[in-house]
Amino acid sequence: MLRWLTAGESHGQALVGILEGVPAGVAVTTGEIQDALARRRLGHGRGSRMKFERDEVRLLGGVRHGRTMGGPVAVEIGNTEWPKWETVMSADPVPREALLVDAGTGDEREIARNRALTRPRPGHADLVGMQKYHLEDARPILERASARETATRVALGTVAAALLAQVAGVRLVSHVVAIGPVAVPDDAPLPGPDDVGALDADPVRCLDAATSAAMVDEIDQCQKDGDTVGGVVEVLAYGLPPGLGSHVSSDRRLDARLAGAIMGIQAVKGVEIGDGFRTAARRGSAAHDEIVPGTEGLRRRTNRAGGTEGGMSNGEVLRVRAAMKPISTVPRALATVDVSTGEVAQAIHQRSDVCAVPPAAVVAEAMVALVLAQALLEKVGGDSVAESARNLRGYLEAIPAHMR
Ligand SMILES: Cc1cc2nc3c(=O)[nH]c(=O)nc-3n(C[C@H](O)[C@H](O)[C@H](O)COP(=O)(O)O)c2cc1C
Ligand SMILES: C=C(O[C@@H]1CC(C(=O)O)=C[C@@H](OP(=O)(O)O)[C@H]1O)C(=O)O
Repeated sequence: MLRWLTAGESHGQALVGILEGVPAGVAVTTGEIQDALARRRLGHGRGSRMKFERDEVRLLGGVRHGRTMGGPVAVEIGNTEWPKWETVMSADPVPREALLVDAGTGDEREIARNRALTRPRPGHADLVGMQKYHLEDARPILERASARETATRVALGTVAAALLAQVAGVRLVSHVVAIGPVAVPDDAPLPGPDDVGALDADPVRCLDAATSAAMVDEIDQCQKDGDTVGGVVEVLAYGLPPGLGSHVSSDRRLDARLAGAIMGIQAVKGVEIGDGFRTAARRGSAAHDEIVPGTEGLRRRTNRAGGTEGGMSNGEVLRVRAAMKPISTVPRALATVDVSTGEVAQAIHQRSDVCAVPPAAVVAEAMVALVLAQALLEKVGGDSVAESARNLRGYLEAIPAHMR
């Protein structure tokens, strides 16, 4: 079974990720992972941290000469800002004096870094995390709640996407369909695999030029107002074989697994498969995808279901959307309580993203890659890319011709 785990803190020395269950022979390089991480840092509305911090990728295990070897793939993403955080985030005990509010440097930023964070942000994990873990300082909570961790998922997702492409020819695309109230028109064409370069080049990962410009304006206006904004992203998977996931048990349903993985992204508050919530407003006659015979076999007139039926991929393009709430570190800081004094206060705000919807699309793409790669390997097994690909062909050929 393909499984993954990440560790590390936002301002820690490094993030690490492990992907276990990858067959041998998947072609992947450090450079490809680095490129994927660079895509996650893009996007109009990102905060100052994205400009000065760099992801330093090292493949620590599982890959040799550009191919996986069958063992766990281990990735490290070093944080170039570590020297500034070495004391605050030290794994080993540090002398008490080093943690005093003024560590002796007289540097204002150093002083702020060392101070206990006691003004929890509404909408972030701060307060409930302090309650749950019995902490007087929100630092340990925000360090792990932070979406910095999604860099690791994108790194592991790069390996999963390579596996999907090399075993089954599956291609993934992610884009932004709404920023706040500005949305791509309903009849806009879906971006395809050939549009990935253009999406990466757009400041908000949106192919529709007029909508992209309006989205950029919306983010700029929010920034001027000292506010933040959310939006909706969509991930598309082209070339999926039918039959990944299963109707037989709830935890094997592909749609349920995708929803769980996407909801696990920081700040995602809604997931939609296919037309999702819009389908609920339709009559059955206008909600489903009629099956028609064609020269190339059975086809669908439409793809409202978004590529799954009965918890299984049905061979159509997979469409998954995620709704992201606005960033909770609002510059025009929200009301809170300083838990060290009980006094009314303004929530912590030093810096933050105004809008992180474009990078969230890249993260969602990684999560979809991981879930699909896991479901593909469950279906076809195999310890090497060649064996998995052969098993996939065997499975597809065993579907009777009149059922394809
Ligand atoms: C790519 C990305 C970047 C984010 N950047 C920020 C940020 O700069 N400031 C912030 O307060 N929250 C940011 N968030 C959201 C928080 O991590 C998230 O709201 C927090 O962990 C609480 O989790 P919840 O919103 O799922 O309840 C970001 C999320 C993503 C996916
Ligand atoms: C570092 C990343 O995102 C961070 C996610 C994040 C949060 O609260 O989720 C808060 C911000 O960090 P800070 O509070 O230090 O400014 C973002 O920059 C990243 O995506 O690589």
